[in-house]
Amino acid sequence: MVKFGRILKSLSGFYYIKDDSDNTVYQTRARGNFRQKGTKPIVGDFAEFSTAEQSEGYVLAIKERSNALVRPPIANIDQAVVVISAIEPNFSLNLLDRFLVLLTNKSIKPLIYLSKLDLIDNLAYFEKVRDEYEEIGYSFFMNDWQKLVDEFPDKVTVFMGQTGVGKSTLLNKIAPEMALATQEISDKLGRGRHTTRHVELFDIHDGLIADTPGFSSLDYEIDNQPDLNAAFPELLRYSFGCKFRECTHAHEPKCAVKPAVASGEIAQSRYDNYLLFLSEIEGRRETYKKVVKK
Ligand SMILES: Nc1nc2c(ncn2[C@@H]2O[C@H](COP(=O)(O)OP(=O)(O)OP(=O)(O)O)[C@@H](O)[C@H]2O)c(=O)[nH]1
Ligand SMILES: [Zn+2]
Repeated sequence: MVKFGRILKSLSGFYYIKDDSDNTVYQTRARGNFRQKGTKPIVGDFAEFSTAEQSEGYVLAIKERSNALVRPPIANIDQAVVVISAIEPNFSLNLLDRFLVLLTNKSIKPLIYLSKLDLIDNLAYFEKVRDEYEEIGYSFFMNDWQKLVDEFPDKVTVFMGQTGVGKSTLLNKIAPEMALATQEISDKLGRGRHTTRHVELFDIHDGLIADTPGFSSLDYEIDNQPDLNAAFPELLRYSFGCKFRECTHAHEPKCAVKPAVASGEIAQSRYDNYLLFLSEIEGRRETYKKVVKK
C-alpha cells in the first residue's frame, strides 16, 4: 500500500515515517534507487512510501525540498533558534550576523536567543542590541525561553550556535522528555551524545523540534554567493536611494547607505559586518577566477 508522510527519524539505516492520514509511524528502508540517483532521504523529508504487513516498508520517493542542512541532515526547516551567549564564550555580533546570512539564504527564519544573562551585571548593552535587531525585524529573546516556545507550533525548528553557548541547557528546559529519549538511544548505541548519528524530529509544543544542534563549531562558511540583502534588510531599505543600481555601499559615490550609517540610523557593527562578508565573498570570487585560469 502506498502512503505519504514525513520522515521524523533516521537511525541505523532505517527511516521512521509518520503517516499523514493517521499519524502512525512506519519503519522503512530506502531502496538502492536513491543511491543511484545520488540522493538519500533525510529527516524532515516528505516521502511517498510503501508498507506491507509482516515486513518493513520502503521509501519510494521524496518531495523536492524547500531547504536542507548538512550538519545535522534535516530538510524542510522553517526556523532556527540561534543561541548566542552573553559571555563564555564571548558575545560576538560578527558570529550572529554570520548565522543570519546563512539562515536567511536558506529561507530559514532565525530566532535569536541570548543565553547566560545571569552572568552579566550590566544588561544595558544587550538591551540595546536586542532593540536594534528587533527594529530590523528579527525576533530576539533574552533568556526568556517560555516566550520562545510560543513560536514552535506548526513549525520545524532546529537549534544552532557555537559550542558551549547553552544549546543543550536550553533544549533541556524546553523539552526535557526529548533529552531523555536522545540519551536512551545514545546509551543503546553505545556512543557518546555528540557522536551519535541519530537524527530525530520530536513532536513537541505542537511543532517538530530537532534534537541535534547544527553548526556547533565555527568552521563553516557562508555559501558561495549568498545574497546579503536578505540578512541586511535595513541596508536594502536605504539602497533604493543609491545612485547606482549595482551599488555595493562600499566605495561608490552618491550611496544612500553610508550616510545612514554615519547618522546612526544603521548600526555601525551591522555595516562593518556587511562589508566584511562582502569582501569575503569577493575574495572567494577572485580565488575562483584564479583557479579557473590555471
Ligand atoms: N550561568 C549560566 N550557565 C549556562 C547557561 N546556559 C548554559 N550554561 C552553562 O554553559 C555550559 C555549556 O552549556 P551547554 O548547554 O552544554 O552548551 P552547548 O551549546 O550545548 O554546547 P555543545 O554541546 O558543546 O555544543 C554548561 O556548563 C552550562 O551549565 C545560562 O543561561 N547561564
Ligand atoms: Zn549604496
